Amino acid sequence: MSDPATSARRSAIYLLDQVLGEQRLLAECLSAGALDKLAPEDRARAQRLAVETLRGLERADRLLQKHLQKKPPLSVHNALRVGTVELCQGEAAHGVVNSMVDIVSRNRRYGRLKGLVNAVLRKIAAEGPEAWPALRAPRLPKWLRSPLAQAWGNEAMLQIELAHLASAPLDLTLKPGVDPAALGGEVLPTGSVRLHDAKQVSTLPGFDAGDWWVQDAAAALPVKVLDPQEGEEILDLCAAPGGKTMQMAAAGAKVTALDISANRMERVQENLTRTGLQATLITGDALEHQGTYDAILLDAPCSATGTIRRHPDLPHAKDGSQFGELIELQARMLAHAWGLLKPGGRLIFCTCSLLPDEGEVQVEEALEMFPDMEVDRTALDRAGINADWRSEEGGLRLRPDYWADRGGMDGFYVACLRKSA
Ligand SMILES: C[S@@+](CC[C@H](N)C(=O)[O-])C[C@H]1O[C@@H](n2cnc3c(N)ncnc32)[C@H](O)[C@@H]1O
Repeated sequence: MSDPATSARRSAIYLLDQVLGEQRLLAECLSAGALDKLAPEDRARAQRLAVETLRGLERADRLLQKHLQKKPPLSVHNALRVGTVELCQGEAAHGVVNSMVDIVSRNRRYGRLKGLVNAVLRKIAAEGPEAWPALRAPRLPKWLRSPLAQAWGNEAMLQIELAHLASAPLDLTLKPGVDPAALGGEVLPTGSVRLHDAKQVSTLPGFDAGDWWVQDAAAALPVKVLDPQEGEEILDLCAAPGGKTMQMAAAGAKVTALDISANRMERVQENLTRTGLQATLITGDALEHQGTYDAILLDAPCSATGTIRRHPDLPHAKDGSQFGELIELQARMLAHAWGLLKPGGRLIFCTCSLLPDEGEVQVEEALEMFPDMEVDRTALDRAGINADWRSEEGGLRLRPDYWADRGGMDGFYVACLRKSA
């Protein structure tokens, strides 16, 4: 039997093996039960170690490089990487080194490398913590860095990478009338409440009462731009896990929330139950749904490249090869949704992507295709929305390097499209 810290480290190494060796996302590994055998606090620790290591991977590799004559097998390399990140973040050397030596020595194939792990981590313990802060912010892989640098420029790219290195705070959306003071966080200019050192979400005040839900400040903006009104019939076409459904229901709109994933729809139901809000739920394909609505929110499936600061596994597990299909699906969804909108109605198109092909370009192309579509620029006149965030075609471009001094925000694109009356 290992001590809990060693078990958490072993699981973190397993998660890294999966992301870096099998190109699986952490969320997939977790929902497949990768950490189910651990106690809740060890599970949280393993997850945190894996996330922190992926965030600092390039830095860890730079430090390790000079002590390794050749690349060790992946799981030994990952043990060294986790150990390096822990040591450089101030964890006591003897605990980290002994634990990693123990883990590698029990490995049937690579147990003989325990001496190497011991020697290398001791060197890292001696020099790493001082060297770490001076290392450059890890760069995104080329397949993603090139299109983003082309879209936003080299300086912005460096700022985005700095934002990815910093961890994301916890943002909450409060139900109307809930006093933010009880949470003790910072009320952001757009109304979200930000907590910088939150521990377990379910222990925060107001969780059981359903006073709020977790939602990044940028992710809360599409519904603020939509500005749902009491009694309006609104379709949420890609709804799960339901953050935006809850915002619209809390404003008094009659929301139909649809998503293709039955599992994810269960999360929507749980969220509505906890918050005491109501919506009509449908599990189905957005492309087949029929009806007419006053307003539609299309939060389309996308590359999720705006969420890398929360999901640093993404650039390592993906290679961009699936993005073309997603871009095509977004265009088809937007065209289908347009047909469900009443004359005079408004449609919010949004994605948590940093790629213009999943935002600005989609809207430009839709404007060419639909003569009865125009961008409603006045919809962006909402509290806290900075004038610099507006894009040329009339949408809102949000990036992780915005609000840098406050802790950033997820990358997002939002546009309000209005149909002629
Ligand atoms: C970005 S997420 C939505 C997040 C959600 N709007 C929120 O705020 O919590 C995209 C969703 O699209 C769903 N999806 C993907 N393809 C779909 C389709 N053809 N029809 C309906 N939903 C789809 C996915 O299951 C996923 O839940």
